[in-house]
Amino acid sequence: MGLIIDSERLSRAFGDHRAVDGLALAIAPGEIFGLLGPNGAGKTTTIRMLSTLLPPSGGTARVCGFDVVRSAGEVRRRIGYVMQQVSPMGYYLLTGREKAEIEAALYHVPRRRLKARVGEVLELVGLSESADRLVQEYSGGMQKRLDLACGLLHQPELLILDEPTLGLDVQSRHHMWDHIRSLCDEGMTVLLATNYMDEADRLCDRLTIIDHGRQVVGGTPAELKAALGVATLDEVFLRHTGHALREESG
Ligand SMILES: Nc1ncnc2c1ncn2[C@@H]1O[C@H](COP(=O)(O)OP(=O)(O)OP(=O)(O)O)[C@@H](O)[C@H]1O
Repeated sequence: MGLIIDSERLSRAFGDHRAVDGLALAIAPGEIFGLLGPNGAGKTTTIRMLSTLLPPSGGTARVCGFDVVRSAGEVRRRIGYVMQQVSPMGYYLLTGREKAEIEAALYHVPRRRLKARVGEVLELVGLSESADRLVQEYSGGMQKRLDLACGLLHQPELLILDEPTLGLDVQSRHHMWDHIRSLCDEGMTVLLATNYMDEADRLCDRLTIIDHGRQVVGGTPAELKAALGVATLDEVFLRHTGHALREESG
């Protein structure tokens, strides 16, 4: 089977600023692949290009076998994108189930399958019992799980997660990790952008660290730690993004 994400020299400039500069990604089916980098490194810009929301200004990317520019519709049908920010305010007046039903219609889940599919994804993320409560009564962790469920409605081949545990407490983060891991056990591919190194260490099969839009290093968490002889991905990250040097010299 081919690669799920395959990019060459993928780039995006905003004016003179190169937000993403020559990214080469090769992500295989069933992998959890981490995109790591300091604030402003280019993670969200990369994700927006891969999910067809932003055209690249250079290079190419194929997602699920389709070019993100020439075959954007084919790509969109095959991916789920769970964005960083919490759900828009309007949704708070709906129940979790109602929100998922609206999203299912937007994702073109067939009408006759819609209610059953909504039930399935809510079950998958452990929200069946809270499905008929208002979203505004959900905790932050429940809202993130509802967002995850909505990203799964159309059974995507690739799930793109931007900071899926931002702002969650330890217990909710562990729950979310379990859900993500179980999706991959069933063959889904996940692209995960995160600022949490412990999250990347636990979840990612492989990862790449980007800084100023460029890849600085890539590999499995174990390889990256072993190469530097350090115990944590935090140390790997700080060394490769140069922040440790600045701290030492300052
Ligand atoms: N629409 C835009 N117009 C101009 N500059 C932009 C635009 N979007 C992003 N940028 C710039 O591109 C760079 C990369 O931003 P991006 O949001 O991709 O970073 P990030 O790695 O996702 O950061 P964070 O961890 O803070 O979410 C930043 O310098 C940002 O200011």
